[in-house]
Amino acid sequence: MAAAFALEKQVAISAVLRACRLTSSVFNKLVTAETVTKNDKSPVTVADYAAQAVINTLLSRAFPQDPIVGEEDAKVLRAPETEEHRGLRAHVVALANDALSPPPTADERAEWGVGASRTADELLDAIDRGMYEGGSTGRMWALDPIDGTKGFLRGGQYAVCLALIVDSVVELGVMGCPNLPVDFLKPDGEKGCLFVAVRGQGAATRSLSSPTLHALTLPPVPASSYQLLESLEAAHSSHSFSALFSQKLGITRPPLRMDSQAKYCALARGEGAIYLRMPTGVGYREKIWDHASGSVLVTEAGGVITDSRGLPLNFGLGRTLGENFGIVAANKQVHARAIEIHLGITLQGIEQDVIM
Ligand SMILES: Nc1ncnc2c1ncn2[C@@H]1O[C@H](COP(=O)(O)OS(=O)(=O)O)[C@@H](OP(=O)(O)O)[C@H]1O
Ligand SMILES: [Mg+2]
Ligand SMILES: [Mg+2]
Ligand SMILES: [Mg+2]
Repeated sequence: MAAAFALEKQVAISAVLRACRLTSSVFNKLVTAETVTKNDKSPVTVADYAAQAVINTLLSRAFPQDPIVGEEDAKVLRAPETEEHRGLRAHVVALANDALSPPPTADERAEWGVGASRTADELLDAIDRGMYEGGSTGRMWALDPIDGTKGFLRGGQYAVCLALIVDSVVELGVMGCPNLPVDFLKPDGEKGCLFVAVRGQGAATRSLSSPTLHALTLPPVPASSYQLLESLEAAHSSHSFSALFSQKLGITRPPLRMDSQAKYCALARGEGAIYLRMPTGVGYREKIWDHASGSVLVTEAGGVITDSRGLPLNFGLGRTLGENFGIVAANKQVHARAIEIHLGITLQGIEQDVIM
């Protein structure tokens, strides 16, 4: 009997690999007109739109009943073209078709929509399949076509992140990190990694260039080597809170800062020992697509993930994690200590002073 979610895993890997090829090919050729600033001032590029079109095309054809919670929508692409973004829609369509058209590999099937081009309307509709509002029951996919768009734009870390959530539980996570070194001890060596986790079946990784997956288990990290993984963007995670937290945990090494869910991948491989994300103020709600695939990866690699108060992440409340406040991911022992320290800082009442 096939393992649970075997087909979903195969489709998700194919979709993420095709999207990773697309994003890598775009990076070197990107020009200003191909980056849009969203209402919340965050950037989105032709590569984000095209990657969402590609992944949603595969999902919609392989699993037509499944709704998708995707970060992007096609509103800007459907609007009349402005001088500022001339050719944006055509470029998204061309990129998506470049990624979809190569014939199916031995692991793919033509029924998933690979090996053929789509019309512009079909691709915009595919992007808009991501507008599902989420919820606590049934199956849904969570997609971040490029997590860490700022990282992508600066040539740093970013991740193509796809997860399957069933009845609020993340069952499958697939992440592609085109700029992550295959061997973290050789930062200048080959780059490009894939991470796959299925709940109850473990976590695994491979380079983007090789088909063989290797099991991944969070290695024990000696206390003297603890290092904090945190966002590069100070606006996304409080660096001053992390500094205080590190001091209380006796961490002397400087934090390892990187964009995107590549932080979860790094953690699962034993880089750093704790991923800490403390909100920089009140009001921002974490999005499910920013944590779904990373959370199942860390759990399946033997780690623990909760919000900063030790509460489980709730993927069943809609497009956001609702009242969850911050993120702490680490191995069991370090995680318990990290929550204690967080509580200690909160009880002392200095939290508000340092997170701003
Ligand atoms: N204010 C605030 N607080 C917390 N998080 C925020 C905030 N604003 C945005 N975001 C989300 O951060 C996502 C990227 O997270 P990172 O930790 O990788 O930050 S950074 O981009 O590396 O700098 C980023 O994901 P992408 O938009 O996919 O890049 C956003 O969803
Ligand atoms: Mg974004
Ligand atoms: Mg994101
Ligand atoms: Mg994104």
